[in-house]
Amino acid sequence: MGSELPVIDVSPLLAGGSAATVARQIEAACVDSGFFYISGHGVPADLITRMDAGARRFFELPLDAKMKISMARGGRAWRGFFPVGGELTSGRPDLKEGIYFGAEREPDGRPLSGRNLFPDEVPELGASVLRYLDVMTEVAQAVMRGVALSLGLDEDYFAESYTADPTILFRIFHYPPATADDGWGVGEHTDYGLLTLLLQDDNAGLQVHSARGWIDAPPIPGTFVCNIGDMLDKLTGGHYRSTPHRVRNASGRERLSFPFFFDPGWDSEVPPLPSRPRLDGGRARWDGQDLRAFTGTYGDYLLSKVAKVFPQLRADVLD
Ligand SMILES: O=C(O)CCC(=O)C(=O)O
Ligand SMILES: [Fe+2]
Repeated sequence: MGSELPVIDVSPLLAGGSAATVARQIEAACVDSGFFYISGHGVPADLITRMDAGARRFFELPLDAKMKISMARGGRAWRGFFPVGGELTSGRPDLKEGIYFGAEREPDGRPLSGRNLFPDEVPELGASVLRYLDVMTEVAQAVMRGVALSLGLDEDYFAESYTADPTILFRIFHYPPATADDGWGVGEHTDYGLLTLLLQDDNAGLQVHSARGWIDAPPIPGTFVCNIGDMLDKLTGGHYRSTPHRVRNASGRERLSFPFFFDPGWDSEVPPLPSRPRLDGGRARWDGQDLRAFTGTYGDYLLSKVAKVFPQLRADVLD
C-alpha cells in the first residue's frame, strides 16, 4: 500500500548541512495535511528491534502481571499500563492497550512529572525505552529546527523557548485485530502539542483526514510518521494544520505503535507568533474547539485533555 504523504529526508537538520530544501518541504507538508514521513533520522535500527521485542513480550503477559504497573500506580505522573477499553478518545473507549512513559526525572510536584513504571518481567524494556527517549528527543529538536526555518524563524527559535525544557510523553500501544464493527483502535483526534513522531510496526491502521478525505498512512520501513499538534496550529494561526487522525487495525494481526510526543514546556504559554496573522478565518475545527481562544499554559491545555481521556485519573492528576 502506498501513501500520498511525502517522505522528507531530515538528515541535513541533524548533520548541520544546508537545510533550505528540507525547510521548504516541511512547510509544504504542514500547510497541506500536517503529516509527513521522515527518513535520514539516524535512529539505530537495533534499538527499535530491542524495544519492539520487549514490548511484545510485555503485552503477551497475563493481564494480572501487566496490571502490576497499572496507571493507578503512576498517579500524578501519568505513567503505566492501561488495559483494552481503558482509554477514551472523543468520549468512546479505544480498542487498544498500552503503556504510558515520560521523561525520567524525580517528581517536581507538577502533574505528569516523575519516574517511569517498568515491568520486572521484561527488564530489558526499561533500558531500551529510556535510550529511545534520548535519541528521539534529538530527532525532534532537529525536526523543530526545520519547522523554525520553514516559518522564517531562527533555527533555534523553539529550542530557546518552548522546547528548552520540553514536555515529553511516549506511549507504546498494542491494537488487537479489529473489524469495522468493533469500533476504533483510536478514535478521531488531533495531537495536543508541537510534534509527534510515530513508529509503526509493519501493520497498517493509521488514517489521516486530509483535505482530500481520509487517507492511509501505512508504515514505510526506516521512517517515522511525523505530524504536528494543536500548539503548532495555534502558534501559526492555522497556517500549519493539526489534522485529525484515527486508527483501525484491520490487518488481521497484532499491531504495535510507538508514538513519541514532543511538546512545549509545562509552564509555557503559546501565543500566536508575532509574524503570523490568523489565517484560518475562524474556520471551525473538527471538534468545534477554537484553539486560538485558549489562553493559559501548555500544562493547563494538557490537563484539560487528560481529564477527558482518562476520567478516572482526573482526581489523581488534577488535585
Ligand atoms: O497508533 C497510531 O498509529 C497512532 C496513535 C495516535 O494517533 C496517538 O497516540 O496520538
Ligand atoms: Fe494521535
